Amino acid sequence: MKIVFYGAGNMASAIFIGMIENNVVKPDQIYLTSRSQQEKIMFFKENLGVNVSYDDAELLDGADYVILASKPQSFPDVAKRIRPHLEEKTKIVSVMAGTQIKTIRRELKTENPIARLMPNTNAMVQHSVSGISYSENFPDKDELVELMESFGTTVVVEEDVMHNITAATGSGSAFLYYIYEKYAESLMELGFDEEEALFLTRNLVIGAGKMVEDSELPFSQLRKNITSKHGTTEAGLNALDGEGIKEILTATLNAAANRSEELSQDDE
Ligand SMILES: NC(=O)C1=CN([C@@H]2O[C@H](COP(=O)(O)OP(=O)(O)OC[C@H]3O[C@@H](n4cnc5c(N)ncnc54)[C@H](O)[C@@H]3O)[C@@H](O)[C@H]2O)C=CC1
Ligand SMILES: O=C(O)[C@@H]1CCC=N1
Repeated sequence: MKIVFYGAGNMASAIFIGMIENNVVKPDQIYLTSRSQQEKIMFFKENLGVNVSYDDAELLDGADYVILASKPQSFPDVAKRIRPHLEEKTKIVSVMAGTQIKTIRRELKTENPIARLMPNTNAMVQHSVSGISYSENFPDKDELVELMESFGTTVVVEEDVMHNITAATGSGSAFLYYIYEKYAESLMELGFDEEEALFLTRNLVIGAGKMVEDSELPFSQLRKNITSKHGTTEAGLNALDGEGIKEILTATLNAAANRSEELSQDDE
């Protein structure tokens, strides 16, 4: 199998590191190219044993999969590189937010099978939750799912659901990290120094994550198990509700999903 990544940034590297660590592909089956970050990709070549090339004919010769992993705005340039050398057998998988299958088809001038994948950077630790949608002519869906499940779980969705998946899980970890950042800042306002605040927050998050992983209980029960009647937790939770935590999160997710929709209209 030959898998070629156009783009070797945060998302692509989380995917190929996840795949390699899980032994689903061998490093020499992975080919990387980029526009920037040459030093970074030479680091991957030296440390992981993946291939690196800037020669599109060589990259695309016999490729089973091409992964489109540049920013959506760079896709026209990426498409120019790929178009002249794309072989009929090559399946295209795009992780670009908002870029529609029909746009990829138009820019690459191809009838080849295309899938969209919306992963997240938890792929690096084999915990991405990735949405997948396929073009109608996509063969071997099971093979793609197997590859993509090497770095987490997948849900197959209609393409128009991708906007919501992008918000929920593509961007989702960033929303959680931001909440952790603000939690640590608030601990500093309580009087902890920065080191203490980061230490406490980090261990709290790790512990809560492990509880979610290991316990069969729903989030609500885990919360209730901590909340004494008229106690400290109840007081804190009432403040969270009073500040509109649910409305804040709904607005966050709507803003992200709307941006995905806007990105998809940019290329109409
Ligand atoms: N970072 C994330 O958590 C997620 C990102 N995505 C999607 O993944 C894509 C990449 O995002 P990041 O990895 O965060 O960006 P990044 O900026 O870290 O990486 C972009 C890569 O594209 C390469 N590139 C740009 N122009 C190119 C060209 N003409 N030929 C070859 N390579 C080219 C750059 O050199 C770089 O390696 C975006 O489309 C984004 O929507 C999707 C899900 C999550
Ligand atoms: O921020 C973005 O547009 C990309 C898509 C999902 C996560 N990062």
